[in-house]
Amino acid sequence: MPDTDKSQHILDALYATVSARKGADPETSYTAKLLAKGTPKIAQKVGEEGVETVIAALAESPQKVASESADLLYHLTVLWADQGVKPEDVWKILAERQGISGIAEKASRKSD
Ligand SMILES: N=c1c2ncn([C@@H]3O[C@H](COP(=O)(O)OP(=O)(O)OP(=O)(O)O)[C@@H](O)[C@H]3O)c2ncn1[C@@H]1O[C@H](COP(=O)(O)O)[C@@H](O)[C@H]1O
Repeated sequence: MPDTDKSQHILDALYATVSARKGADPETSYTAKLLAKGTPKIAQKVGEEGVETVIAALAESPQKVASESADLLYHLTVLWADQGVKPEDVWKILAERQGISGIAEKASRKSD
């Protein structure tokens, strides 16, 4: 399996877990707590993690960039769950931009 498929699988699995936290107990789940705070807070976290990723690139290390990127991607999946955006919606756009029609069609079928 190509690495891109593996990465997609990890984000798909993370999104499924994050989505399942909607309405869960905020006392036992950071994700449930963040989702309960609503869009402004979730969007703010995405912005903060993006800035932290930039700072890591400009002033820290590749390892820190990787760690901050993981935080950013996690918070992005929380924003997708909040907004009703499915990962397939994003994969489809990326695949179309790359001219990968097979992947775009597969993503389109999954999101129907
Ligand atoms: N991948 C992540 C993940 N990445 C980062 N974080 C959390 O994101 C938070 C970011 O830290 P910050 O210091 O920026 O934020 P904070 O000060 O704790 O909180 P704020 O007041 O700023 O909101 C930390 O609490 C991290 O633990 C994550 N929390 C959960 N997950 C995954 O989400 C899924 C659901 O987990 P629960 O949240 O435990 O339900 C599981 O698969 C987890 O592995």
